[in-house]
Amino acid sequence: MPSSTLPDRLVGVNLKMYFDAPSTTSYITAITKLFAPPASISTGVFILPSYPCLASASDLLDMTPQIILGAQNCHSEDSGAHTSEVSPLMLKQVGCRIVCLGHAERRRAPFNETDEVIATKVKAVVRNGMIPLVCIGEKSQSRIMSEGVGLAIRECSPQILSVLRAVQGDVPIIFAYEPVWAIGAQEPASADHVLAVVQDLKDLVSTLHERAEIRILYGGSAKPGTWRTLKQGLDGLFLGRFAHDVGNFERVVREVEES
Ligand SMILES: O=C[C@H](O)COP(=O)(O)O
Repeated sequence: MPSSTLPDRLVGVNLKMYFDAPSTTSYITAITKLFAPPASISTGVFILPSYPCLASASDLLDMTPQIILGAQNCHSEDSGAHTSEVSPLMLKQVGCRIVCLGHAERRRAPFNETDEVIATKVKAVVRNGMIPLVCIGEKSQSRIMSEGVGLAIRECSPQILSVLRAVQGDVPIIFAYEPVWAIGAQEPASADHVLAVVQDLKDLVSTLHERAEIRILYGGSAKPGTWRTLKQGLDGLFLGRFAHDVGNFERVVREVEES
């Protein structure tokens, strides 16, 4: 995938901190076997392992460049006195092409990352030639039931606008719409809700970034079957637990590929 071009459809999996090093190796090895040449897919497939496994994951993915390696976060500076932080420059150097930013698990305590902090990281990722995958989403489900999608739009709009204002020109950006209340649940948010929110967010983006390469994915307890209900309004899925089983991940990728 050229760094300036996003596939129309994307399916990615965030391993979060669920996997140890040997299980990360086994998982990625199994994925490479599924999608290695001569198999060809047009869907962009990406995997976000933990930092310590990125270099070895990059080696494992060497022969399957259609699978995109990404990181789960980064610092906003390329180098300096930032003990324990991870440089976006180094992520690029070890083979990352995507960096996830502003995940709900980073926006909440104890990290409390703000839109401003996330915007500086977006700039750093773009500066280093990688693609930011920015997670957005409203916190509360109960209020949604009384207020419709208006609350979701009000919470997500500044999250999106701060990113769009941080970058100049037609750079690729991926947004993952993840209602916070749907992360780590048994079922994803309803298709009606997701499609309504994402349509409004697309309208918002198009007023500001007409030419930008922007994709909007859904995340939050997505699993096999979820795509069928969302495919008319979304550009793909951002998966967690239910794709930590290789067979489930393959099923989701095939569902997206065949739609
Ligand atoms: O990063 C992925 C999302 O937070 C979704 O995770 P989940 O599918 O385990 O809810």
